Amino acid sequence: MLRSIAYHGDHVRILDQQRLPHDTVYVHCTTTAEVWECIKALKVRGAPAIGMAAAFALAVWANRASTTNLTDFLASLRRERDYLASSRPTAVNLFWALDRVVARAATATNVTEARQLIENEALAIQKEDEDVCRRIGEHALSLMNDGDTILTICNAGAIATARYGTALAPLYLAKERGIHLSAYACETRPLLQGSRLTVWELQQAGVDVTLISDNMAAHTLATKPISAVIVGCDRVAANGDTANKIGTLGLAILAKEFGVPFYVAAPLSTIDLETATGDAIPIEERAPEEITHFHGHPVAPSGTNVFNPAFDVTPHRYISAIITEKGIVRDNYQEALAGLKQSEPALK
Ligand SMILES: CSC[C@H]1O[C@H](OP(=O)(O)O)[C@H](O)[C@@H]1O
Repeated sequence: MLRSIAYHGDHVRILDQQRLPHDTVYVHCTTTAEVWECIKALKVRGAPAIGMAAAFALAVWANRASTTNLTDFLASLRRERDYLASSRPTAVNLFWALDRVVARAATATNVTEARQLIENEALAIQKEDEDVCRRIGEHALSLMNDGDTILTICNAGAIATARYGTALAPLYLAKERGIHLSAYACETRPLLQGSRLTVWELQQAGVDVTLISDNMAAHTLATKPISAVIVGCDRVAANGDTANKIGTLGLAILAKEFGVPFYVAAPLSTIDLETATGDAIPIEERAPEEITHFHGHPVAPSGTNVFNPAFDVTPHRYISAIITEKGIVRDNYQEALAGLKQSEPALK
């Protein structure tokens, strides 16, 4: 299982997910600007992974910062935090990780201690995420039977997290245990995280995976024995409404129509109680060229009007269960999610 992010004190090494599946290339980032660019350009992507990358960016910045005045150091740290937070708006893990690191640094009594606390916190976020993903995988696997086939979209696999992934975690665990699960992966237009990343990851793990284009989902649900749809998420509102990769809402509506359970695999770090409902989740809109061009070649008339939202919001009524590291929530999301969040942190 490849690791998408590694911290090396004076730099962060990021697996360039835009070059996958054919090239395994790493970017060495020594500045927050380089990490910002990697997040913006989706070289590192997936809600937990961008949070980790940003946390490590602060650690690298701290190690390189020359001031010995704690007040100046913390003021600069907050500026770097705000800058990194401007890279992408939807996945709440980015802000969660940055704020966790800044809050930790604010407890220091001098700059040397602050540097150490920042590094420790960033490493803790990565370590906890691996544990969280494994637990999500265990819970998700309890909803599946030997021989099941799931449908997924985008990539919520190992490279979107510290390890195992969220929606793909049960497939990894099943493989380890000799349980046969197979998957259909939507290609995920426009940036093809499904075909480039999910199919590649599952093939590497020896999981039986079949690629479909996004517009084949209804026909696939109508004609293939799909046991469940399982997806990752970028932000879950307090009432359970869930933002995930564009196309997810369509899958949720289809799942309901075909009587197939629709599961969201969600670390508690992705659940945002400050956002009351899905309407309040900021939805990133990306460059028109992601749709008007394919591998640099125009596929639409020049000057075409484009709407390119990167995410959509699935209302909680379509969600059969939200699978967290602390258990499975099936209904009454508002109360249940608040209860689970209150009991954080439990993974020290
Ligand atoms: C494990 S979270 C994965 C999450 O990230 C994706 O978005 P993006 O590739 O734009 O970062 C997507 O919405 C996935 O569910």
